[in-house]
Amino acid sequence: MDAGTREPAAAARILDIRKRIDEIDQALIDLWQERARLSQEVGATRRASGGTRLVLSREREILERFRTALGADGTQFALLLLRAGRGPL
Ligand SMILES: C=C(O[C@@H]1C=C(C(=O)O)C=C[C@H]1O)C(=O)O
Repeated sequence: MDAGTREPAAAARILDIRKRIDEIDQALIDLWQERARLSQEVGATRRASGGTRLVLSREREILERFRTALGADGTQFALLLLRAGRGPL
């Protein structure tokens, strides 16, 4: 695998770090999929009981939580998370 350097100690360290990055990426993928499934279940349950498709006050809370923790990128990330759960508007 290309570590991007010919220096053996640096290459070994980079490959080591990449193992953890790959684990984190897999956890993110799993969590993303779990969240989307749960969000879809909430939406289906609410619609089946005559409720609304979305609850914008709840979405605002989520957007604010991500913005507070991560700044502007957090807002973008939260928008993608919300879209994955309820589809495009
Ligand atoms: C999942 C829900 O339904 C929708 C999806 C949300 C989400 O993905 O977090 C939040 C609010 C709702 O618009 C919910 O109300 O909790």
